[in-house]
Amino acid sequence: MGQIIINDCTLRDGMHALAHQYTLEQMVSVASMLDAAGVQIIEVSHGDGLNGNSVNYGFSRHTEMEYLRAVREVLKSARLAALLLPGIGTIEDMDMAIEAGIDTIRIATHCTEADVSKQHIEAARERGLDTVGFLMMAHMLETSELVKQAKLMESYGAHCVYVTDSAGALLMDETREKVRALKDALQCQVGFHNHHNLGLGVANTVIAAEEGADRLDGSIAGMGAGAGNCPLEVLVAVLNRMGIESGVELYPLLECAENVVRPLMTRPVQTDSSAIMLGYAGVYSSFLLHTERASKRFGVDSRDILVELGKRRMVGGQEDMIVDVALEILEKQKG
Ligand SMILES: C[C@H](O)CC(=O)C(=O)O
Ligand SMILES: [Mn+2]
Repeated sequence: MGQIIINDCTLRDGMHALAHQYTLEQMVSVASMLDAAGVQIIEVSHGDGLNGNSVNYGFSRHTEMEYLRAVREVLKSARLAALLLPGIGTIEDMDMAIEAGIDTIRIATHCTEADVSKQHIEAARERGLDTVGFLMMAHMLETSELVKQAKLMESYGAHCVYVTDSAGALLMDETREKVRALKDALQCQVGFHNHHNLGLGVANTVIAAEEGADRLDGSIAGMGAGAGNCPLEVLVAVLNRMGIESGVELYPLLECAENVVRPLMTRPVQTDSSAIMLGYAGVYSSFLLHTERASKRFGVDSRDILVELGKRRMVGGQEDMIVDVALEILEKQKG
């Protein structure tokens, strides 16, 4: 097993949990602690990636240029990353992020749509970035098909391709199978990102490590969409116990979780009933707050909305369907 690279998502996936409202001071204090702890990559973007600022996804408190620049200034050794979803973010947004000082770009597509990442991955490589492909909602695709999609990203020039369990729906054997298959089929690195909706955030990430995943994602105190991401401080504690070197110090992460991240949560990031339903029904974790808002607005049980979204196999970008589904359920209830 080579040196694992930890990619922290507190300041990007964590944006979902805060409806994209981090202050610059909060970002800077989390980033400095992560950097001092030895975290290798720190991701900063709107929760839905560069240029996510919109009615559909929610407006952030500051511009991405402001967030990225503020964090860049305090990093001493960590690489700065941004996430970009083709169709939301453009190559101009990538250039803005390069100007702000990113080293790594992660290009995310739905797991069946790797082909839309070609232009962005190629552009990132031309610009000299550490370039990552991120195959979202990986639970929706048979492993053999996921491998084909991953190979496409590799062929465009990705240095690493991720199995991304956006819904926190993967079971442990499924995680093992998918990560193993990508490791067997690809020459480039393989990464793993997940959500803790079924309480498997750490277990599945450890399985990914056992299967040789090169990059592992986590967030402090899980700070991410749904029940959050794999909680990074717990992951590091478990890896330490297993004798797997992460290069990251445990105590500063514990302090960051206790003193900085948990106190700023406006809604606890936890495996509560809505979050469990995300994993159970296989729904994109960032739909959580949108669904709870629709549930309140129309008086419809958020669990029913999530089950229906799962049945319809809704994917990222279809946030507008949450209101449609809530209204349909309401109509049915009225009889
Ligand atoms: C845009 C999404 O929040 C990306 C991600 O973290 C996931 O799919 O999970
Ligand atoms: Mn995520």
